[in-house]
Amino acid sequence: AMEPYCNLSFSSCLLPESVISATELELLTQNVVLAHQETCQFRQENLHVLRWETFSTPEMQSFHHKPMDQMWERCVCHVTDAIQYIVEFAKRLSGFMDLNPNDQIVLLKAGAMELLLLRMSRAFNCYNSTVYFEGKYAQLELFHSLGCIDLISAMFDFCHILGVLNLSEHEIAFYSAMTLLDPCRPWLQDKQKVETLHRKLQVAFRHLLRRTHREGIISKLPHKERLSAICQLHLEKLNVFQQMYPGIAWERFPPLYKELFISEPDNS
Ligand SMILES: O=C(C1CCS(=O)(=O)CC1)N1CC[C@](c2ccc(OCc3ccccc3)cc2)(S(=O)(=O)c2ccc(F)cc2)C1
Repeated sequence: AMEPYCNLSFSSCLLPESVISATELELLTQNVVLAHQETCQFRQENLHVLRWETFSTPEMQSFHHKPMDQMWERCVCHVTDAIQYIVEFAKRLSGFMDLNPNDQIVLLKAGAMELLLLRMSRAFNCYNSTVYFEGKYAQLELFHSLGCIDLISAMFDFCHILGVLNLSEHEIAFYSAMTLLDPCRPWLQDKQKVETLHRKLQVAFRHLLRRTHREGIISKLPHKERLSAICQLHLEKLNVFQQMYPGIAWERFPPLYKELFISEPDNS
């Protein structure tokens, strides 16, 4: 009988064996997808059903007239809530907890806000440019009283770019894991270890995209410089806020937010 044309079994396909085995690839994919599913804060379907529930004009006005420090305090609390889920996501990613504690902190400090922006795109309706905020979908205008509309519009633009790609939860999970486990982050002690994890994620992500015929999105994903520019802008605006309201940040902002975004005043 004819030899089978080719051995189509999974394990023989052209995986760079040096990086990851077929079984490890399957396990890694499950780990990434589950870690995201279990820590995504709001389920995509719940955000979806609400996406045409927008704030009325009077509601918008009430947000509009809130004092700047009050609006900042509310957003900072929402950021802190969301980042607690992101920390949980990191802890469930295989390999993250095996990194030395210093590197775990370095990756979270550099990546937490970036992952929040990726997650925020799940809560963005790119047909009417509104984003989920405190129960309904809000236009850009609603955030005017924060006094950093350039930062908020950069966030909206970013969410728009991701929104039109219509990323699946699996794709967001991998994009988040690869953003977090970035071997190029400054101050990493064991860069090699993060590099190996990142490379395995890359192979697994490419495999998922090939299987789902979504390779096209790779070239359309925003470059990491774009993400870090928005995070830089956030730090600048936080600085301006602290100048305008000295003491509020220290007294009213949650410890996790301060730890991640407010550098200790050098007591030199
Ligand atoms: O998206 C989420 C949640 C996590 C992911 S999810 O489960 O899919 C949906 C819910 N967010 C949670 C926190 C949110 C947030 C995101 C970024 C952010 O940037 C830093 C910053 C800090 C202080 C002032 C200005 C900017 C602040 C808050 S938010 O408050 O809802 C908010 C949203 C839009 C906006 F224009 C301003 C604030 C987005």
